Amino acid sequence: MPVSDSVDRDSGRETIGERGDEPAEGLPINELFYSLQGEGTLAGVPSVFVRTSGCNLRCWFCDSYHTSWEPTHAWQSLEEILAEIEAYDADHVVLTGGEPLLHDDSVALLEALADRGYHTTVETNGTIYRDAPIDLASISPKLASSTPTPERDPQGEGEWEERHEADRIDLDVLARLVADYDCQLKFVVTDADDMPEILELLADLRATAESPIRDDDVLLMPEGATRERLAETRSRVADLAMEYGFRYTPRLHVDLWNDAPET
Ligand SMILES: C[S@@+](CC[C@H](N)C(=O)[O-])C[C@H]1O[C@@H](n2cnc3c(N)ncnc32)[C@H](O)[C@@H]1O
Ligand SMILES: Nc1nc2[nH]cc(C(=O)O)c2c(=O)[nH]1
Ligand code: SF4
Ligand SMILES: [Mg+2]
Repeated sequence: MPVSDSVDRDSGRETIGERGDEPAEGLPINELFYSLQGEGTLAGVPSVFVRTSGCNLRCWFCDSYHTSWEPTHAWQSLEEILAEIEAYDADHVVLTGGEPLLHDDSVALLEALADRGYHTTVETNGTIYRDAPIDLASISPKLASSTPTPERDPQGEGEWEERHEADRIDLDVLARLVADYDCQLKFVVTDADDMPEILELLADLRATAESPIRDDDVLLMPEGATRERLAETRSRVADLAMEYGFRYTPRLHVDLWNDAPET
């Protein structure tokens, strides 16, 4: 099992929406744990995960409900976060969320990690640009199939549908991220209906971005927060990866630990 630190993040929990109600320093931390990178080109690499709380989108399928739909966290200073990271014997750190690039101090954390020689991956929805020392920008642009329509809203009756739909793709931000960082584009796929939108987005991005995007940098990841759901989606998505010549990425952590927290 992955191991976690001993900070009690349940005491003094509060909820936040997003940008605007943050203390001057530190980050809202939902969880911090040691595990194997479960997704993408670095799958299998032992890594410390720092999960910030708060997101500007609301994917209906979000596997981190308590950072988006119902954000919870403990505020921690950068010193506290760094001390917890350094307590693990790892040289890879994954900054994720929620949407980690919402927070100003994600940049300061990444700078401190770079100073200490860590390899950093940032998991981001690709709607916010930040200038930071990021070794791998793991960008997961959100497709129309992620939108919380009234039928798919896990919480209400589609109150977030319009905003999610309006904000989920920002081509200029994506182009800047792709130009400035080593990146992977990791699409959550349910079935073949997702493919035309991926191809269209890639064509637009290749026309806009200043650096090339290889098919090798494009990953199809099966939608599923549980083993049960992945059993329904993964072989379909594997077939699509072969058909279109993109990479397939597993969700190793779901295979290993299902939907347990801190994994
Ligand atoms: C929780 S998100 C946090 C980072 C950022 N907000 C984003 O969406 O990229 C981390 C990764 O999990 C993926 N993800 C979330 N829910 C998922 C699900 N039900 N099935 C497959 N992937 C999922 C996201 O697309 C993203 O690649
Ligand atoms: N093991 C593991 N690997 C992951 N890769 C990306 C994750 C994320 O939530 O961003 C994640 C996660 O939550 N767990
Ligand atoms: S963008 Fe990421 S954190 Fe936000 S709701 Fe979607 S999957 Fe969850
Ligand atoms: Mg996850």
